[in-house]
Amino acid sequence: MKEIIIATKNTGKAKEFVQMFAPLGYEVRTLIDFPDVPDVEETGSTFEENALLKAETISKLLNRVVISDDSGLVVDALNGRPGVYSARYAGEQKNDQDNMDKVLRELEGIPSEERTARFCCALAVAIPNEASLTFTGTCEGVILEERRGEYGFGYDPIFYVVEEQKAMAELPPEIKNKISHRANALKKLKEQLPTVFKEGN
Ligand SMILES: O=c1nc[nH]c2c1ncn2[C@H]1C[C@H](O)[C@@H](COP(=O)(O)OP(=O)(O)OP(=O)(O)O)O1
Ligand SMILES: [Mg+2]
Repeated sequence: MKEIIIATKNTGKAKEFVQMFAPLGYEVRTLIDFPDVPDVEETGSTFEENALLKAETISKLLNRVVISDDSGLVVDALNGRPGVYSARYAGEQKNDQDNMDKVLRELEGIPSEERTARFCCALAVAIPNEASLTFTGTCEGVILEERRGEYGFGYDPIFYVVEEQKAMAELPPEIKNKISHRANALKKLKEQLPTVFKEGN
């Protein structure tokens, strides 16, 4: 079976990549399988910069094609926060519950029409001795006043997807993996690299 390395230590993302690459006949390996690989510092000011940092660092280290994902939640009423700081919004412990509590607290008293937000995803593909590529995707929504649903990870329980009339965490993976920011970025990647990532290839 073909193998693709995704440079992530996030188990929620890892699961989604396993699900999304399975129809393409790829077995996904993540940094969870390479425990000796060090953390890459996310010093960029955009999702794309951080995705490139992660993919290129790990690709050089392993001398393999590597895909990375840098993603997060952008809330309009918070001037775009948590943005690139999404993972550590409530502190270095990277705790999803604390992060959601912080966003809900900051939005207290703000009416639903002003609670617009989007999930953003940048995927970077680093190829040894070739130029890297990036692909972006978004998913629009509204921040709820309390958590709903058990699926997914991260900020999914407080993110309402208007078209589905459900919180992201109420959508089973087969739906989330069609409409998410990550799915939308991956669609572009597959279009650009048809010979590499094509169903049945
Ligand atoms: O589909 C999603 N549903 C809910 N929340 C999400 C999603 N996608 C990203 N997020 C949130 C989680 C985390 O707070 C941040 C990602 O931060 P980000 O630096 O890209 O990932 P990370 O540090 O957890 O793992 P890694 O860098 O090893 O890939 O955005
Ligand atoms: Mg990270």
